[in-house]
Amino acid sequence: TKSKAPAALASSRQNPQSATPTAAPARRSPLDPRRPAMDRIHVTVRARPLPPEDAQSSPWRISGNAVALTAQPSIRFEFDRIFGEDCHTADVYGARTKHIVDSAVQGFNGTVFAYGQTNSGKTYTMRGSANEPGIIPLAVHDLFRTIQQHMDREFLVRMSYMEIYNEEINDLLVPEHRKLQIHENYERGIYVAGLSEEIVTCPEQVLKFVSFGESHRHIGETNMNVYSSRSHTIFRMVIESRDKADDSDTDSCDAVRVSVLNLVDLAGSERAAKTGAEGVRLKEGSHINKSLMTLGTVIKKLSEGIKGQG
Ligand SMILES: Nc1ncnc2c1ncn2[C@@H]1O[C@H](COP(=O)(O)OP(=O)(O)OP(=O)(O)O)[C@@H](O)[C@H]1O
Repeated sequence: TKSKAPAALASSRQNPQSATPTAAPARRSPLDPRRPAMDRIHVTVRARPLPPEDAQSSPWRISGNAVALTAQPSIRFEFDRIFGEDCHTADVYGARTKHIVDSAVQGFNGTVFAYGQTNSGKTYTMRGSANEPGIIPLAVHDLFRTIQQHMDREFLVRMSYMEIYNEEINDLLVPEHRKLQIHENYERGIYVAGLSEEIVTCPEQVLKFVSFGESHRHIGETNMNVYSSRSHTIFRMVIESRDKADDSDTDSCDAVRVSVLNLVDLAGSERAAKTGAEGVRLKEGSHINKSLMTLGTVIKKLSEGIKGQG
């Protein structure tokens, strides 16, 4: 059964933390086919450690799962979960992403976005470092571990890695594939024409491709972040599985499953005055802000759409 594309809510609201909205499996439960999309979207905030002088001047305070203005506590924003600055990426992964990876192996689409202002820790959370692996390496290892537990099925896993830079899509695995076009057809739905896909069989192979792709991502220095991501990246794994017992005479509709796991590291929203952007950086910044606003609108519409149809 081919599953439907996922929906996610990315709030365009700015705050000092990096928000990681996650979309739960897109294939709707047959028991609850009209469950609203909003219920399947979770927004988790991860606070990053701030230098003492910034921490003191920050007007925001975390209280439980809400962020409030210290001077005006009635102005508060509630989230599904807030992780304090002492948390580890593994905690964030375990709480909100692990089940999405497990579901992807079972045939459900899932997406995780890292959304937040520049320098808030999105790339730190998604990619991580040698000391603290990010959501992407944790998910990749988990995915192959989970696959091994499904002895009754055989799997084919493919990956692709792309960036959206100044409204243009570039293939990070084949850097000469630039300015790719989005197409749509009946068989494939919406897809990026010419985007390369690699068949992968182990986490090490995937992470090698990811490192190669990262080295081609657009990064630039701004006043707020020495290594600021100037593009959105979409790391995508397509998981196809087939029931080993299926001899193709049986007419089981669940014999072949195809699902997609998207792990998205968005470029950070920014204020030109603060980032000191001019010239190329300013142009990038305005594309980034515009696209983040559009993303927010699209996800909001998608999440309301189900209600509208109900
Ligand atoms: N939880 C954390 N613990 C320690 N250091 C962190 C944490 N989060 C972020 N940092 C550090 O803060 C800096 C900015 O982080 P990062 O580059 O991930 O931000 P970003 O949100 O991806 O920014 P941009 O949108 O500009 O790309 C980096 O030096 C990173 O190592």
